[in-house]
Amino acid sequence: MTIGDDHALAGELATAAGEKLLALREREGFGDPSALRKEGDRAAHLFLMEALARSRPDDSVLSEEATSEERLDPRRLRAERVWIVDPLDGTREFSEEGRKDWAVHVALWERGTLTAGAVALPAQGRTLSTLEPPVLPELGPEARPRIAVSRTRPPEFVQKLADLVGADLVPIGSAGAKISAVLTGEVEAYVHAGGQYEWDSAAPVAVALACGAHASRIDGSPLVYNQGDPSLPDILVSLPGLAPTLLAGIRDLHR
Ligand SMILES: Nc1ncnc2c1ncn2[C@@H]1O[C@H](COP(=O)(O)O)[C@@H](OP(=O)(O)O)[C@H]1O
Ligand SMILES: [Mg+2]
Repeated sequence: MTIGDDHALAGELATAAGEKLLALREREGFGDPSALRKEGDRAAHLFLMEALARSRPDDSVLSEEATSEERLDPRRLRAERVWIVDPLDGTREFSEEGRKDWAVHVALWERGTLTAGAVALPAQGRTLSTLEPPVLPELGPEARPRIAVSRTRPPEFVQKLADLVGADLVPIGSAGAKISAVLTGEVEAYVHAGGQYEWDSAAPVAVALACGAHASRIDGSPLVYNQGDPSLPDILVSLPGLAPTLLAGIRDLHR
């Protein structure tokens, strides 16, 4: 089958990789979490690389699981179309029985902009994509905002931010699962700092921007993708109405 539309392709590939990961979990069980993580990363990466080579042979790919030589390939920096993929985001949660906060990310960057993307949440039975971006929930005027943070590496200042703006913290694994939680109304924001890479956020940010959500660095500047150094250490995604309050709070705390 040839999928001509990039939005549809992103969704199909993320969903199909996710099904492979679900089957792997089923087959291997959780007795050896480290082996399960390793095999999950490897199998999903190989599947996506082969599928993209077949469907879009002229495009470049930046994957978390690529070798450093592949990542440093200068052709990627000259390319007009680059797929930025995280074959398994929330690898730790993938290897923990019962957890549903892990994802497959497939994004397309074209000439400076994220133009398509999909986040499969296989254990939640859904894929969010730019083909049919979810309708953002309304921000209730009285409710306390909920801010999603890393389960294992929450930035230190986020508890202070929550105290400052009257919010509650919700630990969730996987950047893709956290940003999806903003788009589907489980939380109102996601804040991260202290380290991350382009593949951790490209696909969920593509979907978030297509929905009209706010997505930026924590100083409010744009998230920039397909750089030589793929480090993108901090991020804020939120319902648009909450972004000014959170950005002002972060600015005050960093003064
Ligand atoms: N301080 C840090 N340095 C590097 N990567 C980080 C990081 N904090 C989070 N990440 C990455 O961001 C993703 C989401 O993390 P978390 O679940 O803690 O929020 C994970 O991707 P992977 O699971 O693809 O490795 C994780 O490795
Ligand atoms: Mg990741």
